[in-house]
Amino acid sequence: MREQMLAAEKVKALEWRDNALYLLDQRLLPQEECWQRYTTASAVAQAIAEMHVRGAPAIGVAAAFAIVLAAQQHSAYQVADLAVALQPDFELLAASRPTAVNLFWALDKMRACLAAVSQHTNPLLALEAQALAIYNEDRAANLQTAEFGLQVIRESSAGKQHVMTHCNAGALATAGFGTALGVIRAAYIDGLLECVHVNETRPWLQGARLTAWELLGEGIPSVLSVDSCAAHLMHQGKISWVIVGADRITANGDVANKIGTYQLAVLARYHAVRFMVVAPSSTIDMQLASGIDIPIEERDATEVLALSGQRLAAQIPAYNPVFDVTPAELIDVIVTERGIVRQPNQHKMLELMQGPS
Ligand SMILES: CSC[C@H]1O[C@H](OP(=O)(O)O)[C@H](O)[C@@H]1O
Repeated sequence: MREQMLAAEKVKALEWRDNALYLLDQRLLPQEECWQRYTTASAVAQAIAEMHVRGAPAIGVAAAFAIVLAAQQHSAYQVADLAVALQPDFELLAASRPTAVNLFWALDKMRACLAAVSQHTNPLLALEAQALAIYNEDRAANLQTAEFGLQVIRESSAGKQHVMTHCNAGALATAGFGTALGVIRAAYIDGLLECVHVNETRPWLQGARLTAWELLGEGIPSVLSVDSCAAHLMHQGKISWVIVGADRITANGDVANKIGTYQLAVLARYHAVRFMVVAPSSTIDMQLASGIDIPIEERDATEVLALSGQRLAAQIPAYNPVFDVTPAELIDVIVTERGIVRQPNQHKMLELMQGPS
């Protein structure tokens, strides 16, 4: 299975090459595959804010490499001076988007790496090694969560599954082949997948533009629906699993994810459809007791009022929160690379995070 999953790693969101970061501009997909070369932290921060690169783990990985880019610009500095010189870059990256905790987790890892560098070590090499470790650990986590998620499907379902997914939690959102889409790819390889029901995911259309592009590129049977079709599909008995990613999971198992996820969880519970959240442990924020404290990003109203530049509505104010919070009690299982948490709660999340990594 692992060899087949590695073979499935076709799509990439980002690449570190020749001391530069390359990002696939996800605003232009699926019409155009346009890679951009980045050499400064400020340009990467802007790319994150404008969603050229998006998806919680991918945002963290991009920010880690952005710190390497910043360090390259101050290579003559002594270690102590470098930490001071890079502070504005850390702050710029931390301000790029507020909800995905992976961004702050990655910046903390880079800060800790810099603090641990001795006077006799090249800080640039240490920071690059740390960023590459973050990248490779996320790839490895994708594979492990895919195997754990497949194990859960095998244990609790018979026959081929109809899986609904929301937004894009695939290769375009991670360093590997995805969290939710990683489990879906594993189920497809294992012959346990009948069809993926892809929610378009207004207003940014991550489902219609990104998830559809990833799945169709690999011949994985999929069908696109408008977001408001979800209840109808579940009512018709056409969905056996809802499998989504996450941007921040709090200490009690509450989950922040793309707007629309919460209502899918309510519908799933009402229709006895199983609900799985898939995320690396870098998405778990044990500092926040519950989802009520998660900062929810609100983006510009124009994302709601226009589509590909064409105005959709009259001059009306628009409300555009791009995440919501699903309470732990509506989640059947959280799958991470550290393990599987069924019926998540504070005790089980603590057990997961205190266990072996
Ligand atoms: C694998 S986490 C992906 C996660 O991030 C997405 O948000 P955005 O596209 O705004 O970065 C969405 O919440 C996905 O579930």
